[in-house]
Amino acid sequence: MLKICCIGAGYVGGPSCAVIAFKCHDIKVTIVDLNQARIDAWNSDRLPIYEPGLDEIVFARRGKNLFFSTDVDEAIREADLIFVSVNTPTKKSGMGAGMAADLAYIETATRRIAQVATTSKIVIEKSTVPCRTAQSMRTILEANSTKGIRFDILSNPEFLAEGTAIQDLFHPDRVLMGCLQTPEGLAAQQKLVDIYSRWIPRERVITMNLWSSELSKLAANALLAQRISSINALSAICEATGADVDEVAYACGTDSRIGPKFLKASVGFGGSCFQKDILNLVYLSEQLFLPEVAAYWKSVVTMNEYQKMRFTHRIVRTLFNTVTNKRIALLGFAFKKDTGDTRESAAITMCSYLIQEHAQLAVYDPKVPPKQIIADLIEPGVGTNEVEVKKHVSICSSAYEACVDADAIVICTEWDEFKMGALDYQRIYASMNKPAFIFDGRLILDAPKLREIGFKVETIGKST
Ligand SMILES: NC(=O)C1=CN([C@@H]2O[C@H](COP(=O)(O)OP(=O)(O)OC[C@H]3O[C@@H](n4cnc5c(N)ncnc54)[C@H](O)[C@@H]3O)[C@@H](O)[C@H]2O)C=CC1
Ligand SMILES: O=C(O)[C@H]1O[C@H](OP(=O)(O)OP(=O)(O)OC[C@H]2O[C@@H](n3ccc(=O)[nH]c3=O)[C@H](O)[C@@H]2O)[C@H](O)[C@@H](O)[C@@H]1O
Repeated sequence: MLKICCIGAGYVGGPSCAVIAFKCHDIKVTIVDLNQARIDAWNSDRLPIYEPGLDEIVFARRGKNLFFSTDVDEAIREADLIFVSVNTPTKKSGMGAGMAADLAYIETATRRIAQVATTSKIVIEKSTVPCRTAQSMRTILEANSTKGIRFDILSNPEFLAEGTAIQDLFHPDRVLMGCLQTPEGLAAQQKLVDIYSRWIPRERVITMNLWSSELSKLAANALLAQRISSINALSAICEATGADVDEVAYACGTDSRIGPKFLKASVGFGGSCFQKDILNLVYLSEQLFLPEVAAYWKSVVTMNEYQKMRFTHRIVRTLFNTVTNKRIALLGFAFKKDTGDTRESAAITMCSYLIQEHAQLAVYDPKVPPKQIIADLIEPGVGTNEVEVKKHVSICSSAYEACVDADAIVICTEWDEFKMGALDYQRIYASMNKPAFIFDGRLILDAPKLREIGFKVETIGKST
């Protein structure tokens, strides 16, 4: 029986390897992590991450050919293929702080493989890493493989998006793989191609050299984020001119060379990867003495920060230039709908700005646990401390509760349950202070209908 080990039971390692187990009953998949609580949750009825369709897949295969464990060494020892899916966050200190990827977790996992392996392994770089990381992994593995065993390294970046992870893993646009173009490298790659080809059409499994594969992952995220920053930059022009950003996106998106996706203006992109991966690319460009290239990509992140600030300023300005002690219902805290993930969520920055303006925030999100919201707001660097958060933030258990006595509602996440048919906005209006304002940061509401009810509506990318 072929055995796969996945190091890192996070948003990528968990779903991606659970899907391999689901699609290939004859492969034993063991997902390991150092974090005991996370592994306990994977082994419980309440999985550590919320992702539509994930429960069914895990519950169908867990204990059969899918296992979750903290016994990293044993899983490495018995595996033929090892996915490295550990986190690669932005470095917080030292060289490249605030930009470069922190590769400490990759290195620790790689060294562990080198130390405990007693048979040859195919090591697959699944985490998003700077270009040429596979070379460092190979150097570490080879320097430690004194036991006459060989390690082949593949790059196999992941393109799933949270909220649609299972759909993306079942029907990916493509699966990307890179290897050293040697007979051994190509043979190792073929083994991985054979696994994915069980459910993905062969023409969608793309192979190339290692460095192209590594860079393609950073490039894809940078290009996607760049589209969002572009439409958000246009949203500012729309608000000032009377143009409508939805109409502009539609007009541009119908050009088949541009395409309609990823042109939704918003309060700014969030998520653990876009900003991190662009900054990673900026750092790489700087290291390669390409300052113009670095500045170009950096502007995508600068525009995103500007968008969050710009929308918050619009809120304060519209509420007669003061939000002191005004109750503001913040609907949605996750970085996008259908996930409980809050990493780099635009809501965090907006809450921080509003707390500094002394607003009283009533926050509701259907999937983010209250203690996560508080933890995010007191995280160093966010700009607000525990005392301020306790004084200014209350967490609510429904949108209706958040809106009672509120002066304004701010839509931060595009959850379906905030849409017009799903919430009774007449009831909400009746429970609010007047004038009652709604700030739609996600373009999900019907402004004319809300105005009929009596709301004062401000929408991103539209003038009032
Ligand atoms: N979250 C996403 O949607 C996507 C993430 N990625 C990339 O995938 C990688 C992983 O991301 P996430 O799954 O979101 O991170 P995560 O933080 O959710 O999970 C990483 C896990 O690795 C574990 N870990 C770290 N070092 C370890 C070690 N030495 N041994 C065992 N376990 C260890 C951590 O405890 C953690 O549970 C990152 O490089 C990210 O950029 C790529 C595509 C999508
Ligand atoms: O490397 C990663 O981590 C992943 O990053 C993104 O996936 P993800 O961050 O999970 O979610 P997206 O759907 O890309 O949304 C990212 C952010 O952009 C925002 N967004 C997205 C699309 C859009 O048109 N407008 C917009 O503001 C979303 O609300 C969200 O805050 C990419 O889409 C994945 O392909 C990639 O694998």
